[in-house]
Amino acid sequence: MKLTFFKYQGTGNDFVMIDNRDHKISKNNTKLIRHLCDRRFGIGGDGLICLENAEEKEFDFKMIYFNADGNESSMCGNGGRCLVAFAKFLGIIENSAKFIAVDGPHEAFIKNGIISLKMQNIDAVSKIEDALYLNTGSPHHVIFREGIATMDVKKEGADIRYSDHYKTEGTNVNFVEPVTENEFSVRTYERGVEDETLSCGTGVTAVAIAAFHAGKTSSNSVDLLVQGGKLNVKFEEKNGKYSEVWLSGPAEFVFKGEIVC
Ligand SMILES: N[C@@H](CCC[C@H](N)C(=O)O)C(=O)O
Repeated sequence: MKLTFFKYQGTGNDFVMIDNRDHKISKNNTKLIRHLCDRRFGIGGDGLICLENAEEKEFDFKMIYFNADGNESSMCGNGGRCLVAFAKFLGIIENSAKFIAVDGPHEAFIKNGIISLKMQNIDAVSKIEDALYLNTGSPHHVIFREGIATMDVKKEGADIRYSDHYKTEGTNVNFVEPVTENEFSVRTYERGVEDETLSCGTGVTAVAIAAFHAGKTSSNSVDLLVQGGKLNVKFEEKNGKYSEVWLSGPAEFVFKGEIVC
């Protein structure tokens, strides 16, 4: 089969996008999805996203997200923002969207080239030894430490991801260092890519909330400096619960192509 694909990236977190409204790709075809994400034998990407029609009329489309290992996974924040840009390109939406993903409904809007995505509420942040753990649509372990620029994220991230504590489901791991009162540097090891990625949307969302929760910032608008650029997270907090969580940043078309598979 000849498959038309689109490539998008959001602060360097890159995705193969498929308009799958005609169901040309089966979500059980792990081998094909892994092949398409392969940077040497395929197109290359941290993940693959299928845009499909939503069953419910209230949504503009449905997001199905796969990690580079070919398995369907939990929510991808940067992927969701890229999918909104793709839906605009396809003429499905103009500058705002309501879509359904694996973790529930999402709203999004586009303004001055920046795509903002509303994330799910976060009701719990737990402490695990010297780190914090929270689920922002995907599971995230957040550790504050010095010298993240020179650390081996792949090795240290994998040690935590495969530790006894997380071994069944795994986790994404974020290493964080404060830059100013409301600005943090972040490097993320992603489950399902099993390596460092240049940015992780659900990861920086977790970092912003963990930083507030731990008293490392008193601001509810936090900038996150990732390997591939800059993202912003805004939220409201009441009694340790977080709502109105918005992830914002660029999401760009890279190229379009055809692959025989
Ligand atoms: N890159 C993503 C996170 C994707 C999901 C993650 N790899 C997992 O399986 O938990 C993002 O931008 O949020």
